Amino acid sequence: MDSSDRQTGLGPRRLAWRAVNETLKRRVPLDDVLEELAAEERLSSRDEALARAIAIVTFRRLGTLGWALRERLSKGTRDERLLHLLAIGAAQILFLDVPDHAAVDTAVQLAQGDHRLRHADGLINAVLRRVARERDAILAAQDPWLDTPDWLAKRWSGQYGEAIAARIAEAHRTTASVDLTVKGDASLWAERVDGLVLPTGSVRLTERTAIRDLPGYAEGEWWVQDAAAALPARLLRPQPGERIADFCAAPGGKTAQLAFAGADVLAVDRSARRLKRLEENLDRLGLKAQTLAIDAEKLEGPPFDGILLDAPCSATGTIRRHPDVAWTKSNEDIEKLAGLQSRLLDKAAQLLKDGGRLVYCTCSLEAEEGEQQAAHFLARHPEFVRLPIEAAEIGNLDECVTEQGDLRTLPFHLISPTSDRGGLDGFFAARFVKRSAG
Ligand SMILES: C[S@@+](CC[C@H](N)C(=O)[O-])C[C@H]1O[C@@H](n2cnc3c(N)ncnc32)[C@H](O)[C@@H]1O
Repeated sequence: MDSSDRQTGLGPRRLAWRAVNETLKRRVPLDDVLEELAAEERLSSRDEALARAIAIVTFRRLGTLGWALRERLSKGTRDERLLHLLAIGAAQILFLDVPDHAAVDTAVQLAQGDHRLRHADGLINAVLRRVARERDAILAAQDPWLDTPDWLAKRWSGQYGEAIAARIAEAHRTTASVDLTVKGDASLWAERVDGLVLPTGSVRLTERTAIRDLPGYAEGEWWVQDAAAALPARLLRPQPGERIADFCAAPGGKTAQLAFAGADVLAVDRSARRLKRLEENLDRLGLKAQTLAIDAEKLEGPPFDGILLDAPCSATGTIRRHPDVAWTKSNEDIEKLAGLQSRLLDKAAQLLKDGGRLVYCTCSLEAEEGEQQAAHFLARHPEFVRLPIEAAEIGNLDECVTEQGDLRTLPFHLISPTSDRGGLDGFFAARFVKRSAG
């Protein structure tokens, strides 16, 4: 980035634009693309944070932005890069605390610096100025379903019914809170970090702050983990000295819980790069686990007392945190992932001692990756029975326990008209026990 970029605020907008283009073209996670492109753009951490905020809100409100722009583009356009440049501009005007002129001018300058879009600078200027003028009308007319792509709207309406699906869609329009899993007394830490203790025992931050500056970070007294993501490891009821395998472990939030409970943990992950992050995280926390970079399907060895299988999934339960998921995943991904999940479940069944416990979980809202997976597992493995989850184990959140005794959290849980405690990631978890032979 040169000094004129720094003055005009062009750098963060260029990074946001490139990140949106690349994420949609390659259908890969926005976080990965941002990490890759940020290394090229060499921005200050403040500018990088602005780029990230612009890209995230663009994905969170992509449907609304597309609708608002289509209405104001008299001739329409099929040029994806032009549409994305308009989208990041409109996202700043409609949803971020950015002066309108900064959003408009930077979009126009980015077009002028791009030989394929140079001709469109006048159009961009006119459309974005119109968006700014008509902001109130756009915000008043927006439809909550617009930001949910059709493939997900159909799935959730079919699976949960229209009313719940609408609440899921609505919850996805808000930013997720930051939750901490603490080693010590939750009330004490809530006071220290100015947060609140959730019924499940996690501490929720009430202000957006730099995580590393909070008390207890350097000392490894807590780690960031969504309150729903903190439940599966607890449901495994790890005991000191037990041999427990964490099958898909990185970056290690659940491994840390198992290790902190005193279990002898083997953390397995296919990705050596992600496993390295797990090791760094455990180091900060002063916790220990054995690590193994291998495809868990190929794992062999003596059986375990317990296995946690936090399987790779579509991650549709994390759309509040990663809104790009809604626009980059598809029905085909879910089908493919469901196959991998059932193979990993079969491997876990094989590597568990008689009497051993298995918790299967995914951060997905899709039945194929959750409820159906559990039912098919029990049908394939008559040597297993379900050990139903009790509401008392999860802070008496009755609405999060299914009739079958599985965990099903939804993004609007913990949000009510009287107490908005800010939602949960969408998680599914089922707990099984392997019957003793004979
Ligand atoms: C949902 S994330 C796990 C999150 C982690 N349990 C936590 O709490 O921090 C899924 C992980 O599964 C890993 N993975 C995917 N396929 C795998 C396989 N066949 N064997 C082992 N790990 C796998 C991915 O590399 C990824 O790190």
